[in-house]
Amino acid sequence: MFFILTISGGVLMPRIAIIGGSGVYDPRLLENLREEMIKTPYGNIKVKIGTYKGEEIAFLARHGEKHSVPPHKINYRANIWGLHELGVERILATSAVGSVNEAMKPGDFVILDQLIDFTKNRTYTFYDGEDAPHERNFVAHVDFTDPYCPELRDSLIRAARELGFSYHPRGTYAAMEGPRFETRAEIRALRILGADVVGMTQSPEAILARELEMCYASVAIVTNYGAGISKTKLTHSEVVELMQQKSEEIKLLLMKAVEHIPRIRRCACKDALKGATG
Ligand SMILES: O=P(O)(O)O[C@H]1O[C@H](CO)[C@@H](O)[C@H]1O
Ligand SMILES: Nc1nc2[nH]cnc2c(=O)[nH]1
Repeated sequence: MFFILTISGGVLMPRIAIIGGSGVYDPRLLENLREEMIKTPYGNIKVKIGTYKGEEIAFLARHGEKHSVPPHKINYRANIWGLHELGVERILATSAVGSVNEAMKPGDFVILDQLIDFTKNRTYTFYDGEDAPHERNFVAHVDFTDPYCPELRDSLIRAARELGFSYHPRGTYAAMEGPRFETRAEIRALRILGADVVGMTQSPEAILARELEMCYASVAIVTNYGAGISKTKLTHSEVVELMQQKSEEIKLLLMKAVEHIPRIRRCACKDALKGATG
């Protein structure tokens, strides 16, 4: 396996980042760990950087190491801007989800390919025009037909197949504002609208990565059936508990996927701004 390490100022720069969601708080999948604070126009972020088979990889706990940040309060713009500053081009993320499709059962892996955004009160863009707190102070409307990078999706699918995991190669994620879980009626409506799984963090995380022309894909792990389908009350502790039960498989899947990520980017993600700024 031949890696290209990005060197900037003599410091190795990670091309790949992993964003850990609920239940994925520590980068024990990596070696030679160091911690970096990165200043961004949206606030500072703390990133762990380590190596896996000689490849430098950044790790970010979406909710903080102690899950102290709820989904609607995550500083998504600082997170994604900070990873971009580091030189990251490819982001693999985990997402704990509820299932609204009975074919997707708790413990299943879903390699997301589509997203429907029902969030209400987030900050969705870097391109605030003249108000932008950085040099990208222009208007931009990026294409988001396919929200996830096909090359990263393929890497995750190949990894899940090689590891013999129970996985679904496609899935539509309904992003809800949270932090509450859904009503029975909302889950019924999401099924009619074609969602397969439901969560609270893919928007704006996936959108912001696309706006900075970074490749992004997420492996969703089904932790429960959605409200009204589940026979029991939905609890965050059930979500974290199942994610912890799956932590070894998640680690294997992410690391195997990293091995499959092509060195050269041939996807459209890297040209997302072409034609987007008028
Ligand atoms: O999407 P991740 O970060 O995995 O977290 C999921 O788990 C929490 C609910 O238990 C919500 O934050 C939901 O988005
Ligand atoms: N919105 C939402 N997010 C989840 N994350 C894990 N399970 C769920 C769920 O049922 N609903």
